[in-house]
Amino acid sequence: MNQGLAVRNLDVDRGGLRICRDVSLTVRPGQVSVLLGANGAGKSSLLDGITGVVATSKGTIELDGQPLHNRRRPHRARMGLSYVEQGRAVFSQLSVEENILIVGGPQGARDAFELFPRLAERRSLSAGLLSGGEQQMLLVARAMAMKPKVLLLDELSLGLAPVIVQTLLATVRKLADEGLAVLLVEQFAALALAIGDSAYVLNRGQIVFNGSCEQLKADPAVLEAAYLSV
Ligand SMILES: Nc1ncnc2c1ncn2[C@@H]1O[C@H](COP(=O)(O)OP(=O)(O)OP(=O)(O)O)[C@@H](O)[C@H]1O
Repeated sequence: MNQGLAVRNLDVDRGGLRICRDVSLTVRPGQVSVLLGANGAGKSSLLDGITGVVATSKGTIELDGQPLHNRRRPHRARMGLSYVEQGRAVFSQLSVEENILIVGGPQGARDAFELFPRLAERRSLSAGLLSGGEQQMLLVARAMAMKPKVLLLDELSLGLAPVIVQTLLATVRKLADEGLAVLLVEQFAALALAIGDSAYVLNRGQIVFNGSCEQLKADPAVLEAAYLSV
């Protein structure tokens, strides 16, 4: 059975600086784990460390009980980690359909269009002509075409209207309900907590809250403290 992602005591260094310190978190199949924190708290760096964009020297990362921390990024991806990086772009010259076909083949395209009917309607359009929200849908569809066990999403909402974000997050929830483990970094904290199960708050590279989304919603002081203290 898919045991999801387990990160233990992970440090992430960048440019000689320790950005994340002693981070432990779990992301279970069927659940959305929400990672919140102020700008510069280290959220993207943590996802980069987990997925192998940045090498880590201390701590462990396990997917489905298998150690990943000594593996390079492509291996982690093949093992089932799919990452939609912040600000990642679609292949704008290719059609929507081609964007998915090159990753997931015909089955990937069928699955993607079922997940996002809006993309099906625009399948022949150059991906660069999609709206911001549609481009994010395409990035999620491409990530899902890898058939991941764990999906890591970094600020899908960047530059999008809340109503579009809500639609995207509803799909993220649906994917988790179908068994996917999701780690969601999101600036719209209330929207993320509304669809999430567990929550982590990162402050200056350290986890300062680990509990359920319900608990965090009931105790907004935790979030306010983290957002104010940078
Ligand atoms: N390539 C890099 N080299 C050196 N320092 C970096 C690098 N990337 C990020 N940092 C630093 O790491 C810290 C954390 O940045 P990071 O982008 O991980 O935070 P974040 O929580 O994702 O912020 P945001 O919400 O603004 O995206 C910042 O102080 C940033 O300047």
